[in-house]
Amino acid sequence: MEGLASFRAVASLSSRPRKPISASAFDARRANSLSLPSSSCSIVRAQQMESKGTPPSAVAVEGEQEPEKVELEIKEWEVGMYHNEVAASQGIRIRRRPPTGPPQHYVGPFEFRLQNEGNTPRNILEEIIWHKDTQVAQLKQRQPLYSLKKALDNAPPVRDFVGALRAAHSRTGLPGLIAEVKKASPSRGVLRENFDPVEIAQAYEKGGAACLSVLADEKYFQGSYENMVAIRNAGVKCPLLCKEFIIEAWQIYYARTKGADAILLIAAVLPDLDIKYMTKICKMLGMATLVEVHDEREMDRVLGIEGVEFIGINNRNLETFKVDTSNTKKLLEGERGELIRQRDIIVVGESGLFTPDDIAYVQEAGVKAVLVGESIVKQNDPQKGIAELFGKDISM
Ligand SMILES: O=P(O)(O)OC[C@@H](O)[C@@H](O)c1c[nH]c2ccccc12
Repeated sequence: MEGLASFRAVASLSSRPRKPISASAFDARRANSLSLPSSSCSIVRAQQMESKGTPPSAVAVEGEQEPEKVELEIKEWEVGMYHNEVAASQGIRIRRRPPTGPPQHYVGPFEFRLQNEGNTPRNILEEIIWHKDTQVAQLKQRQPLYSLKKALDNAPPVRDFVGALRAAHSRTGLPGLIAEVKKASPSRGVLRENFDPVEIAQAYEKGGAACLSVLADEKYFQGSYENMVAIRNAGVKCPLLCKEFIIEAWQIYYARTKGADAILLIAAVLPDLDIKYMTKICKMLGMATLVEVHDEREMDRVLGIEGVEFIGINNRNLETFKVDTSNTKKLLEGERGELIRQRDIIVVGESGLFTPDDIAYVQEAGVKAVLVGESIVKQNDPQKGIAELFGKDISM
């Protein structure tokens, strides 16, 4: 409960008005963000109550004894806390941004905020997620869900991402390649100075990539949605994964309007229920959902979520940046690997793959696809980079 205490301290120091929101506003907000009927919120609440005692405010919601008077004072910080508590009960360490945000450097006497555990991101992934929260809130204001849904009609048709990987795997006998159009990353800095996304995408396609992953995050990866649009408009046929930090369903619709065929969901960030419903939304839109895990606990969670058919094992810990390819092997051993084979789930080995030996190692571990950025994007000729990575030309 330390976090709660610190949020309170921050709230009282901030000059931002602390508007109480009603129960129905709370429901509408959750429902809008997940694109679900508001009844789904009761599942969230049930989970919350299970994981910790019933918060006083929730009793009134659940009981609904005084419908007219259920003007609940769920303050902004409580909404944030709920998410974080559900997440923490599932072993997720990444917290959602508190309403006061990270500490400000100099903002005058009335906005002075204390730096404390509650309002300072604990690692780079948490920082990215907090930034994304603010960014999505702004984008959503400009283009609310209803107008995005209209824009879907004009989106380019969806292409079969997983089908393309399976086809490449059976054609070459090697893992299907998802080649990443990535200019920079927080851990490696700028990977390629003269970065022409379309040129790189075309070289990847010529080199035999089955699919492409296009970084959309601007601040930390120097990517953009425009890159994805430009790549599609240039006639590249490979299906596209929108590489973005997705925390709300709104982003999935947005990615689709920009021509994405698949999206990434990070289990280290999203609770099970979010993964489940976002996967459903993707299915409804015809898109593939790559669910990324990086340890046993996340893998077990994800294997327990209905509808998950496509899993990525990240060899890079996004909180510490440590890369270890043996992670892929570890997570595919024993019963987990057995279950994955039985369900015919396609597993992608992600990050830190540089040589034909690396590819052979993760293939031996059981992956049917790989996601590679750095080692090929850094090459003068990314097409040749692919042949070097696999130890042979995989384009034929
Ligand atoms: O450049 P690498 O080490 O080949 O890694 C590619 C890809 O796996 C990595 O970019 C990645 C995997 N999961 C992510 C989630 C967000 C941002 C980036 C990533």
